[in-house]
Amino acid sequence: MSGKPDGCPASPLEPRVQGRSARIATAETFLPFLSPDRRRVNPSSERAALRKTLRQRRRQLSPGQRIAGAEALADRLLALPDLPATGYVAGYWATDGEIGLHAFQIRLPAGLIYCLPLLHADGTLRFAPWRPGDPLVTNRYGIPEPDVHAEGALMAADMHLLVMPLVGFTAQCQRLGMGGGWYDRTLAFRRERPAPPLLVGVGFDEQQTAPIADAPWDIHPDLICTPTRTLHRCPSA
Ligand SMILES: Nc1nc2c(c(=O)[nH]1)N(C=O)[C@@H](CNc1ccc(C(=O)N[C@@H](CCC(=O)O)C(=O)O)cc1)CN2
Ligand SMILES: Nc1ncnc2c1ncn2[C@@H]1O[C@H](COP(=O)(O)OP(=O)(O)OP(=O)(O)O)[C@@H](O)[C@H]1O
Repeated sequence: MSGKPDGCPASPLEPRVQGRSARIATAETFLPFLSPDRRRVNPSSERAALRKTLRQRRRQLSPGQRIAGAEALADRLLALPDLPATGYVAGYWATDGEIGLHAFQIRLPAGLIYCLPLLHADGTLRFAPWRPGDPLVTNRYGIPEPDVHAEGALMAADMHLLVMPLVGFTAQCQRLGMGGGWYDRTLAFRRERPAPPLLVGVGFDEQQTAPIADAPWDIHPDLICTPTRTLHRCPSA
């Protein structure tokens, strides 16, 4: 892959093990060893505080920054050397000030089919093709999703490229999401397997934060794209 940092594999499509050396021990690290009752107590108060700050910062961006940001992000995503020529691309319906994917969706090459996530009762995401005008329903979080049954929908493993929303990201390609664990549960299989799907976290530059303690379940995107930068996950970082 062009522009890769030294020591990184040539492409995220090559087999590799996700790097973990930057992990810092916190209450989250010991979560699996706590009794089920203790586990219900949310030990991630630091993450919750960080999410609040970053979500507020994201909501404060101006309409001009949002329009320009979505266009620049589309340019960057469409120029990825690993952008597949055909297959399914998972996006999302932007909410709460997330960077928009509309410019990306309308400029997708003809061989790529844009999909939106659906919440499945088993706690993981499914995906369904969606084009402007197709029916939508709102899920439990008030986010629009295609009006199809999650049961018969596509799996994450069927996606060739999976664009992930984020609340925050770090230079090490760590991703902080909304806190529901939806993407981590859905993509747990990527711990054992290389791309596809190629995982690309996207956000505004303003969503970058200092390195965070990894939780054992965190799945790192292969890349992070912002309007101005493409960061590559280095497994040894
Ligand atoms: N646009 C978008 N779609 C997405 C996600 C996302 O982050 N962004 N998800 C990423 O995983 C999944 C939904 N995950 C979510 C997890 C938590 C909350 C949440 O806490 N929302 C409310 C409070 C809870 C509520 O209303 O019940 C909030 O905004 O504070 C929202 C979505 C699937 N679809
Ligand atoms: N692979 C998994 N198996 C079981 N539970 C998980 C898994 N991944 C995440 N979780 C649960 O999800 C919760 C939220 O995880 P986390 O704070 O990392 O969410 P997030 O990545 O910010 O959210 P999202 O992916 O929905 O945007 C965790 O407290 C954990 O209990």
